[in-house]
Amino acid sequence: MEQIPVITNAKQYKVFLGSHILEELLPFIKQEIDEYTKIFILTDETVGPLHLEKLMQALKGEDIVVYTVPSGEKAKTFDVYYNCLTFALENKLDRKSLLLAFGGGAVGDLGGFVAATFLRGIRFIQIPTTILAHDSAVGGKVAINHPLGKNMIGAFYQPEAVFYDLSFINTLPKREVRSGFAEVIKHALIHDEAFYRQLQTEVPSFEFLTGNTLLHALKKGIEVKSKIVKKDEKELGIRAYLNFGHTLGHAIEAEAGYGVMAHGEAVLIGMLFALKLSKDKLGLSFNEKELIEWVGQLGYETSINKQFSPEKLLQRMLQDKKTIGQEVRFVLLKEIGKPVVVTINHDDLLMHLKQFS
Ligand SMILES: NC(=O)c1ccc[n+]([C@@H]2O[C@H](COP(=O)([O-])OP(=O)(O)OC[C@H]3O[C@@H](n4cnc5c(N)ncnc54)[C@H](O)[C@@H]3O)[C@@H](O)[C@H]2O)c1
Ligand SMILES: O=C(O)C(=O)C[C@@H](O)[C@H](O)[C@H](O)COP(=O)(O)O
Ligand SMILES: [Zn+2]
Repeated sequence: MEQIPVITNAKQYKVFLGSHILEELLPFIKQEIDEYTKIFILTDETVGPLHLEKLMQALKGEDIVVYTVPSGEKAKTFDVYYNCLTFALENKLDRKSLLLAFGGGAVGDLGGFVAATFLRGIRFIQIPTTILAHDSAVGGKVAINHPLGKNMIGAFYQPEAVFYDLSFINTLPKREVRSGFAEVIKHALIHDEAFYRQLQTEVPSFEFLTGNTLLHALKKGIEVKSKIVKKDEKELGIRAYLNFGHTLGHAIEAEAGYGVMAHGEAVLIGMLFALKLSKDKLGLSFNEKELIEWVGQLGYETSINKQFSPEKLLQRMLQDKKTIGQEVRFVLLKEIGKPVVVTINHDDLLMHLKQFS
């Protein structure tokens, strides 16, 4: 079992990562969670039927209530958030209750936001079940979507721990593997070329993303994230680097309708666009053809679908959380592993968006 520390001003906790992690959950809760009462498991309509029994077995003897939300982005709505709170109130959860967010990033983001706001905050543990959640379960960004923008309503609220049992990944559909791997590529590109090269060599197709290759890729991704979050928990500065690819990625997700494109698929297109901007604006020297060929083989889309109008994407980007005033700010790379935040003017951006479609 790997243990990766996450150190923030608000809390210090560990990511327990490996293949028999669930066995460690109840001993951890009993030892580390002071005077807890009920356990509130939040899961979704896909993960519940597949894996809830295993989690319940691991928590045998505990006082548990379970609430199941729709799968995917449909969970990150005001209505579902409200229903979670109603369920928590009706079940007489109290300040000592412990929430377990059991699922992918959508359940983690929603569950974390419920935990952050119910009774002004109860403790929670992330139990991620997707590859993407190596990112979402760590670092304390929790949120729901607004029709006008992704993750617009949320908080920074750290979990007590992350229990990342990789046996859950076995049931993940290929599309979700692809989506999650995009965030691993992101962590590599913003951190170091060696990590990026290693991924490229070790994962020519997703059949290779298993066992130790998967474990080490996720571990390294979590370490990259943890290092940045330690320095800047609330995104006052360098945490924005974790947003590489997201300025356009979130705009595409919102424009397509949440859940139509998987988060990582949209972010991957956003990263390719940011790399193109990095070459034009900062003289980044990088063979992007090689990257496009690799990710194309992995089944990613590599340009903006013509259904999305550049003007509408620009409007969406004006809602991005990095936008200040009317200035759209992108995370670009001076070199692989050397991110910077750069303002791009609207006309320039429109021209590049048109070229990239
Ligand atoms: N908080 C953060 O720092 C952060 C970071 C990255 C992404 N995110 C958010 O995370 C979300 C995407 O994460 P995700 O892709 O994990 O989300 P998800 O929860 O939508 O999961 C994707 C799909 O896979 C299913 N699924 C989950 N685990 C499964 C398993 N083991 N077997 C079979 N199916 C399974 C889900 O039911 C869902 O249909 C987005 O909303 C994104 O904005 C947040
Ligand atoms: O943890 C972060 O910081 C990130 O930016 C990680 C992203 O992968 C993630 O999608 C995050 O939710 C985006 O944050 P947002 O503030 O742009 O909504
Ligand atoms: Zn992301």
